Amino acid sequence: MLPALTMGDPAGIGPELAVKAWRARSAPFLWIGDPALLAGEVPVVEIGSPEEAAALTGTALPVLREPLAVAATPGRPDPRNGAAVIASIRRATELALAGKVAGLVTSPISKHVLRQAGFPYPGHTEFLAALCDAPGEEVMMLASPRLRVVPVTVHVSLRHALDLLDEARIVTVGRIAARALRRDFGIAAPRLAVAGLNPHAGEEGLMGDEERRFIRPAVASLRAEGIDAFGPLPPDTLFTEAARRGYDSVLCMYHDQALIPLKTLDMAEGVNVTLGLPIIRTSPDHGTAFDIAGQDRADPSSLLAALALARDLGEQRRRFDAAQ
Ligand SMILES: NC(=O)c1ccc[n+]([C@@H]2O[C@H](COP(=O)([O-])OP(=O)(O)OC[C@H]3O[C@@H](n4cnc5c(N)ncnc54)[C@H](O)[C@@H]3O)[C@@H](O)[C@H]2O)c1
Ligand SMILES: N[C@H](C(=O)O)[C@H](O)COP(=O)(O)O
Repeated sequence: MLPALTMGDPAGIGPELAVKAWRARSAPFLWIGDPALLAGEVPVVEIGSPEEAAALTGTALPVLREPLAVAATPGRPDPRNGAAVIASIRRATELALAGKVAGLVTSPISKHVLRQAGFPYPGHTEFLAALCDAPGEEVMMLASPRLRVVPVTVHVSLRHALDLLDEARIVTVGRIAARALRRDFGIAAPRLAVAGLNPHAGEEGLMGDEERRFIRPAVASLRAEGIDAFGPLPPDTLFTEAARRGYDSVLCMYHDQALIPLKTLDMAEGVNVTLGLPIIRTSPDHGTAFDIAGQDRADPSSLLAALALARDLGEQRRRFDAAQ
């Protein structure tokens, strides 16, 4: 079974990367989108169902058609195409839930363009949770060769993130992350470093009391469940090479605390993974890159890593579940 790659924003670098990924032939996939976006770039065969895909992948890219409302112009996103972009994600998710594709790999979307099209979710992560009927169970991880990070709060303003943080949320995210590290990444006893929120992790309350009030208690609760969590640790030294040897993943308190170190270290090979869902979902770590769309400048490394990781996570999950 193949994974499904979604179209993403047709004015971004998604279509160019799909072409480059198919040419690389390192991890086969079927694509859900408007075939006009790929015309002349790769041999395409339109299929009616994923079952028809397996026989084709060596010779042509199998495509499930999801037509755009208007022709796409690279670098000029058009909210009128939002419905097709959303339909591509919905269809890939439904196929994954039905066991007809091995998982989904999403191409980048523009959150504000989709918002103009009436999309009520801040990103894929929250939309997928709704489609899987698992709201609140979705957890974002960014994984790369050198680091795995899990933000406890995600697509909210920094001010709002502070309001959302509490012991229960940290414990829930830590529990889901630890389980996914065991089940999907094959790490038998994952070590979970927990970042502090404040400078020097609060310096014993001198620079903030969130560590004392709820981060330390959350670490204790996770440990009581048998999870090897430790912290809160000062965030500024948590991502050094030496520190990274001491954990399998970091639980971070907000989006940029997690994503800045990962994208700085490993932008080209970073992969966004949604944990906590019944399906496998990965994505490249970059966005739509409208500034370079249509110029043949997009680097496919992160998408290739996302396709390979979707395959590996699926295989590991099947092995884990079979052994239970
Ligand atoms: N998975 C997703 O759907 C996803 C992920 C991240 C950002 N986004 C969205 O993408 C939009 C643009 O975000 P942004 O500008 O902050 O980040 P971006 O990743 O799109 O671009 C940042 C910079 O990196 C460059 N870049 C990105 N990917 C590249 C690649 N594969 N090869 C070469 N250069 C590349 C871009 O040209 C740009 O200069 C936003 O709407 C954001 O929300 C979506
Ligand atoms: N926070 C992600 C990143 O910056 O890489 C990105 O916005 C993607 O989010 P979704 O997977 O929820 O679309």
